[in-house]
Amino acid sequence: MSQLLLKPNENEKTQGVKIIHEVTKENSPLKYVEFKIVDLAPGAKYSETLGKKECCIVALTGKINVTDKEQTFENIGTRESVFEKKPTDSVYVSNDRSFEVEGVGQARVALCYSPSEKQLPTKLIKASENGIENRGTNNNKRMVHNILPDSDPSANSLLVVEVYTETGNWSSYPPHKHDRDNLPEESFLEETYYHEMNPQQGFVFQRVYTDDRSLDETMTVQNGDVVLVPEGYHPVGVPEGYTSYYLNVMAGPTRIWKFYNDPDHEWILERK
Ligand SMILES: O=C(O)C[C@@H](O)[C@H](O)C(=O)CO
Repeated sequence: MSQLLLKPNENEKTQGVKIIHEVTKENSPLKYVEFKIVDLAPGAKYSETLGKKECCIVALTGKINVTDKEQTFENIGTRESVFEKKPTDSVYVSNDRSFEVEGVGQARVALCYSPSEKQLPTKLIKASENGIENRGTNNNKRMVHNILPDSDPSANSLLVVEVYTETGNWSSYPPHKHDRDNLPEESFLEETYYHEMNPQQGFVFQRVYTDDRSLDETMTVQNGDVVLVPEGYHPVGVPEGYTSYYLNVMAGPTRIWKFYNDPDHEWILERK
């Protein structure tokens, strides 16, 4: 199996706290992005001390309480399934702080990390503050919830978005990449994809490839999988009958999302 495709686990860390994914600098090819998916039973608590990292806590499903020991946000989260297609609440916590997340009911949270030195205020990113964007035409239609876009200065490095791709459509398409630290033409950003499908037995295809094809992997991605994009183009294709959801985390040396389209496929954007 590809080293870029990670399957969900059910590691019970403490009672009621399951670590479904844990992507770190140590166990992955990524240097800027770390990522966890944590399931919390009602009343179960997960806590962490961040050190020189910032973290965006996304209430993927269910309701949670989040505290950084100074501020507490109670009963946040807006949906039982990501496929309700409404934005959710998130909390940004800066470096050198700690946080605790508690499940109000059963909940799934995404913890999105990147290196950070300059401390910023903890911030509740309300669902109602997510910018919603409809992108693309023809079979390239997708809807984006901007949780932490580069236009929002609340974070030092982190970029976080949710993307819905309808049945039979493509996203992250035409294929684009952001793996050269060469602004203003292109930024260097690593990326993770946390995928879900509706209905759950569905699958999508994701290809990750570089211009010289030293990296060229096409993966069959299933519900709950994570795909790592250390470099390269990274399009997603969704088969007929299924809807795709993914959560993207991006980070790199400069907090700007400036991508470069694969010149072979850029013509797709010119169609009416
Ligand atoms: O617009 C899309 O299809 C989503 C992608 O841009 C996705 O967020 C990504 O690939 C970011 O680089």
